[in-house]
Amino acid sequence: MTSYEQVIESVPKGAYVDGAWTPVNGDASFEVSDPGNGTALCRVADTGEREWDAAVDAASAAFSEWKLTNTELRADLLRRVYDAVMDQAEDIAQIISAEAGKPLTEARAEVRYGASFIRWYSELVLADRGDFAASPSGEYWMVTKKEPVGVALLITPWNFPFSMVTRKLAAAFAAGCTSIIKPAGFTPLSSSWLVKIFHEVGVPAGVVNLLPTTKSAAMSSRLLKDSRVRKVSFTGSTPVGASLLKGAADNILASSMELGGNAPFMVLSDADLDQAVAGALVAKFRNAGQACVGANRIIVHTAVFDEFVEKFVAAVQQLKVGHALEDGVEIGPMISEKQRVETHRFVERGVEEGGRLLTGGEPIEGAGYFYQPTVIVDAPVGGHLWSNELFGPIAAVYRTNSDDEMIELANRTEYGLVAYLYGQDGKRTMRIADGIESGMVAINRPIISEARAPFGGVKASGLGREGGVDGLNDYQVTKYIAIQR
Ligand SMILES: NC(=O)c1ccc[n+]([C@@H]2O[C@H](COP(=O)([O-])OP(=O)(O)OC[C@H]3O[C@@H](n4cnc5c(N)ncnc54)[C@H](O)[C@@H]3O)[C@@H](O)[C@H]2O)c1
Ligand SMILES: O=C[C@H](O)CS(=O)(=O)O
Repeated sequence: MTSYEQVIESVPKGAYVDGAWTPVNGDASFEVSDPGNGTALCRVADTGEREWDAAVDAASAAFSEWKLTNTELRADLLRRVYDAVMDQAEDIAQIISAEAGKPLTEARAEVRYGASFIRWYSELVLADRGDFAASPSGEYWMVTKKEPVGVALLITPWNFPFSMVTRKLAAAFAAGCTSIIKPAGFTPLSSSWLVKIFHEVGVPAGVVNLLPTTKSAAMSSRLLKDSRVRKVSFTGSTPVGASLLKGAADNILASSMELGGNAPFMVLSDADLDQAVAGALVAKFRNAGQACVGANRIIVHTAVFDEFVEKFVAAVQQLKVGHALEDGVEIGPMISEKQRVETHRFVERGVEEGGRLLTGGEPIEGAGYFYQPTVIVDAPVGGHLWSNELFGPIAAVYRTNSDDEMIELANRTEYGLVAYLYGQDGKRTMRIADGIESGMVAINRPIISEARAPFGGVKASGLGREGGVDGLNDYQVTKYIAIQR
């Protein structure tokens, strides 16, 4: 057996409820497969109402004690989880590559990134403080303290199947919440391995629960109606996020939404073009373009447009496409045949609307769901490619004539997650950064995600933040106590 088959074999395949793994019954299970070749990896428990209710029972019962634990205990347990994750990083990377198709080098990076949230919150929780002051009148003391919000439902996507879970779970755990994790059906194994580690370091039963299921809508609908659930934290598409917010409203649930993106990647006339091309390759083609922060619209100043496009196309044509575990592979598969068909449909629509294919533009025959890295120019501003989250290896490049027009174009979308800006003049780049409607702006960098920084969007890209101090506060409520002197 190859190493990842051995690792897959040792991943728990059941649900994890109240400190125990459930068995996997044949008829109540679903297949997990490798998108790099379409082969089945294993079958995983497909939970239903009985398990869902048991998980809420367990999380709710555990919360009454867990919320009273001291921050030193939570910090120590998180640090033990972090140390175990780093010790088992290669196994976890193999699992990510197997179930998500992500090239092993990127999967390793995801493990380090995901683990950094566990370490960050193990440190931050010890610094968490309230406030104390005399009232302005001097008649009483004003005390404020942070308390955990309660049982948290954590729903995560397939494209970063490990780090999107740790980004939520570590913060919820540090805050004193208990959690119910619902991973994406394509990629439940990374979460299972993480929960296995939480179990092995001795986290009390009910504090962390895991419910794989193919019945996501039914499950969230049921749990959002349960008054014992007090928080929903969702990472995924904007339409699903919107439907969850509607469900959360009935119970007035604290809600965090990490949703879709439509990032502009802006190249100014004074940009270092080699730096911009290298940045565009990463911002566009990381995870084969299946990233919320993916460069969805590459907007280039007319003064450097031809030179940028020539360099960029040449670099895209060098990208190595293949199975995640193949040496040197930079572009893995789409997560499914459906996703690949949607990707190709975007290319067809772009060309129908006047776009010009400079490279790629076709599915790749053979096993797995591979698509050629593609560059299109002359697609219309405001057209199909411009307006939709492409979520694939399609780079659409647009021309602009001025900085002011670049800001207007960048903001011409209902999304606002991240924006990328390449230019040498600091005053110019900061003026543009100030004008951009997004939660994050990257200047001369293609990746800015960092556990100590608040990650999140505005407009249709979401609510709340993950990482930084904001990420912990999103799992807390503030209590104000007035004490007569
Ligand atoms: N902002 C971020 O941090 C971030 C990060 C990663 C992915 N995303 C976004 O996620 C999307 C891709 O991920 P995806 O395809 O898994 O998204 P998705 O919305 O289809 O699914 C996300 C999760 O929600 C579950 N789900 C699906 N329908 C549901 C429903 N009706 N009720 C409850 N749960 C439901 C899925 O099983 C999965 O676990 C893209 O739009 C991407 O931009 C955003
Ligand atoms: O796509 C989802 C992730 O949030 C991207 S990143 O790993 O945080 O940059």
